[in-house]
Amino acid sequence: MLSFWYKNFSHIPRHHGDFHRAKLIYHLLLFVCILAGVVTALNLFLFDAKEIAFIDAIGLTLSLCIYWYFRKTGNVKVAGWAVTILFITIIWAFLTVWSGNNYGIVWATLIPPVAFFLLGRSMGTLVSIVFFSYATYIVYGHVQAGLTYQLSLGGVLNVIEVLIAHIMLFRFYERTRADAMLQLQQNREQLEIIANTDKLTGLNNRQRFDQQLHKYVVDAERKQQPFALLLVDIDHFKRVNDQFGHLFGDSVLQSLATYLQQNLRSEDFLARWGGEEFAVLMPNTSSRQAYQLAERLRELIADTPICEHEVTFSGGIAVWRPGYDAETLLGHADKALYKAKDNGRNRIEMYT
Ligand SMILES: Nc1nc2c(ncn2[C@@H]2O[C@H](COP(=O)(O)OP(=O)(O)OP(=O)(O)O)[C@@H](O)[C@H]2O)c(=O)[nH]1
Repeated sequence: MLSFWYKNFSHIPRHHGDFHRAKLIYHLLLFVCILAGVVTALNLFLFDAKEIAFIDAIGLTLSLCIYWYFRKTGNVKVAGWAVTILFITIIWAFLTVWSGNNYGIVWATLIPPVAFFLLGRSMGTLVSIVFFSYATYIVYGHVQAGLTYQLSLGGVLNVIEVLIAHIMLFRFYERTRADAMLQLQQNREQLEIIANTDKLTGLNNRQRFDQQLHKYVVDAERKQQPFALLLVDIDHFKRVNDQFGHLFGDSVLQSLATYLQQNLRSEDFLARWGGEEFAVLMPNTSSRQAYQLAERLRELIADTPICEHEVTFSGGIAVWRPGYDAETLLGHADKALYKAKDNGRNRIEMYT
């Protein structure tokens, strides 16, 4: 039963600021539905109070409507407001309908935590202050009307003071929570960038490339739209290192990465595959187009001095066909690359 109630809850990731808001919305709606269901039944069958049972049934129906809306849309903002208003209405009913039973004011202390948590700092403050002023006004009305108090007037005033303290404290609490969430989010984004970026060239790294390749394969399978993979390997790079040192080799890798990035189409995905090898994913590209693009790149690099030296590369191309997985495609591109090396380097080969 409970797993059914919380079904479709997983649409918000756990680290997201709205995760626990959504959870509270589900919890509160479950609580209100059970409460409203029980009091409806009691008033109808035990106390024979049909009019009150009718009001309870309206509360139950509203809660279920909010629940279905939230389950369908996942809109935390609208559902948060709806639940807060519903919650306030119930406490307001406690305070007004049973005038004289003024212990209902104790429940009003729950308004600030719920409003701050569901609506944030500004709206939480506004809603709490409006409700608090209204509650004070009701109590004042009770005093004027000379109603008998079950809770002493001193007790009521104490609760109202606690409400004011709650509003101030929850403002700090919500601020702390929002700041911590923001910091966490920024740290996560930074970590994600570090985890997916090659330190030397600033390009996407192998891990990111693998993820992207799998995504391309899934998309291609779904849309039946081919894409091409080009593997680029610098020729005789060991000689560059041996002759000029590794630091110079690093500069060559950085410059080449920049050239490649600048001369690819915006939709192409470039990554450093490892060592002196780069990989390019070309979406929605036929073998002919991929070959032309790779040839243009090869000629450009061969004709442009990189760090004042002539640098050439060899390239292997494979094009996705239905049924290919990532490993198959990589294997094909690698074979084509070996062929380019075997056939004399500074050339592009297609896997056939
Ligand atoms: N400077 C530098 N060198 C690297 C880096 N990663 C790999 N290498 C070097 O790249 C060279 C690769 O050498 P090989 O695999 O023999 O290939 P190659 O000399 O390019 O020869 P072919 O690929 O057959 O044309 C090695 O000397 C590695 O040390 C790096 O991050 N920086």
